[in-house]
Amino acid sequence: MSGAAQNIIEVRGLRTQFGAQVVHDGLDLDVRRGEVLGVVGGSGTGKSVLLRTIIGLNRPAAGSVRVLGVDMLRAPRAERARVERSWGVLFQNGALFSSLTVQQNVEAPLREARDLGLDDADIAELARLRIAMAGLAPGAAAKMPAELSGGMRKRAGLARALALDPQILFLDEPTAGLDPIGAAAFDQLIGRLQRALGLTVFMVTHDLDSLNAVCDRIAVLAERRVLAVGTMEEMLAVDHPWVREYFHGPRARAALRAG
Ligand SMILES: Nc1ncnc2c1ncn2[C@@H]1O[C@H](COP(=O)(O)OP(=O)(O)OP(=O)(O)O)[C@@H](O)[C@H]1O
Repeated sequence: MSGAAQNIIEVRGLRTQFGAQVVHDGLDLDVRRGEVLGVVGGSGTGKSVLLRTIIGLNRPAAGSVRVLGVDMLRAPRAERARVERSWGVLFQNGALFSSLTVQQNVEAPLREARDLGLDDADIAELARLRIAMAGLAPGAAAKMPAELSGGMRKRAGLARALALDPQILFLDEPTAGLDPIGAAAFDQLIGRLQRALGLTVFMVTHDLDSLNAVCDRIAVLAERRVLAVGTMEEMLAVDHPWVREYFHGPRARAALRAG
């Protein structure tokens, strides 16, 4: 396979700015098909903005974003829509519709995809399957988001992200706000789903345990670009103050011992 075919996402020369604030400048990143890529960096380095830019929620000032070989900033609307169908997104707070049950939340993308020609029974059945895949008990389907714990809300958001059987899963801080046991269980779930479904996962995280448990490679954002990318072992050898502090600090040592 050529490099381009292996890369399910290719970001080149990305420049993102808000007014005078330049968040990314000359940022390049490849995400390989079938990998779990963890994106780390100090607060405000533009990890969430990078995710939002790749999925088309933020328009960059310059550069290109290719997903599944399609130039997402320049391709015709219909082609972009086809690619958008191939990913699912779990936002940090789960981003569930608060007035809908979990079942209805998971059904929403299936209903929107009218061209799939699914009837109500198919939609309900598929949603039930996704809810189970996300590790929720069947009883959770009838609950409102406000009735769920933080961990259950994440799982409901994950079930919705999986609704259309995506190739790529985008996760923004999936374990933020979970207790360590809940976070470890969520990491394991992501790992199991990734293997079972052959997903490519792009995960913004601060969580060293997650990086250690599920990520194949890690990309470090610093100085407005991807400063380093590689395995955990490779990150340990990077000679940059932030990278050294992050991967060799006391929290990192504890996480690595546990891994
Ligand atoms: N819509 C927006 N308008 C203006 N500025 C924005 C917007 N979105 C993000 N920013 C700014 O861009 C910078 C990067 O934000 P981003 O949320 O990507 O950081 P992050 O690396 O994910 O940080 P954290 O780890 O704290 O979540 C921040 O300074 C933020 O204030």
